[in-house]
Amino acid sequence: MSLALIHAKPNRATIIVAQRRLLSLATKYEHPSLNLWFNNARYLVSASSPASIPKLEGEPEVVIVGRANVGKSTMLNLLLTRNKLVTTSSKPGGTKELKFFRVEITAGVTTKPLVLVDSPGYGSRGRAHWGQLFDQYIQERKQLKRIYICFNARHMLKDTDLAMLEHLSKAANGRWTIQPIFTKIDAIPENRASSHILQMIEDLEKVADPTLVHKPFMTGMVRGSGVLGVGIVGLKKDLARVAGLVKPIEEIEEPQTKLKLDVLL
Ligand SMILES: Nc1nc2c(ncn2[C@@H]2O[C@H](COP(=O)(O)OP(=O)(O)OP(=O)(O)O)[C@@H](O)[C@H]2O)c(=O)[nH]1
Ligand SMILES: [Mg+2]
Repeated sequence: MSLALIHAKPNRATIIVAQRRLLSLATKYEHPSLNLWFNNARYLVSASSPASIPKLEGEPEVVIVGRANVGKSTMLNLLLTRNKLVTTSSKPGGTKELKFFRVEITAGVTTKPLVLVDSPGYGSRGRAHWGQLFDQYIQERKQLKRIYICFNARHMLKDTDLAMLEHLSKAANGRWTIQPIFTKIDAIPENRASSHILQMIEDLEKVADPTLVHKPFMTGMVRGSGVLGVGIVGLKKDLARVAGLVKPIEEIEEPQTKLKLDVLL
């Protein structure tokens, strides 16, 4: 047997163990048998200034926010079931405008539309000048139902994350709820994954109003495959609820409005 093969074996085993761990972390959120389809995803329009924010009234809307490079645009492609509809970048600052997308969600025999909005990343490596655009957007957006705020699980919660969470909570005024997402859970060193995520949840609980901020979702790539897939089904279910598809998925537990530390227990 060649040296290369001897070395290949343990690497592959390590990858498989990591994948199993990751998938088991995600199973609490995933119902693979769910009858849920995301169809006809399309790009609508972008806004780079408050004046260019499109009205798009009449259809429910969600926005994805988070620090630069946290994985917002990558996640949107997964949610829209399209590979390259949303532009992603390995460098922070990839998304430069608010970008509006529309998808039709079918559960059973019912189909409902949902508008999903990608946003430029904030934080030290994000777009400094986008705050005014975003604030204008959330202030006036009657159809905005839920804000998905992404936190990079590799980096824990930063001050900028907590400041954004506080800002969104204060501005909500009953108009939207907030859904945290811990992204890149595959990038946490494996031997510290549980304690690391529990710490993030504790940090979140200290500042989050439990009537407004839901229990966090987690997403990540399946290690070694380069495929982002973990946690996406849970998020799709959540989007279906926001779109108003309650009946066909009523057997699935309602989103928890109370943060809990039982994610990994
Ligand atoms: N390891 C890992 N990498 C990821 C994951 N999701 C996205 N990435 C990578 O992270 C980088 C940034 O992804 P984007 O989706 O462009 O991030 P973004 O939040 O939209 O970034 P900005 O638009 O700059 O704010 C890309 O290289 C992605 O391939 C994940 O779950 N795990
Ligand atoms: Mg982006």
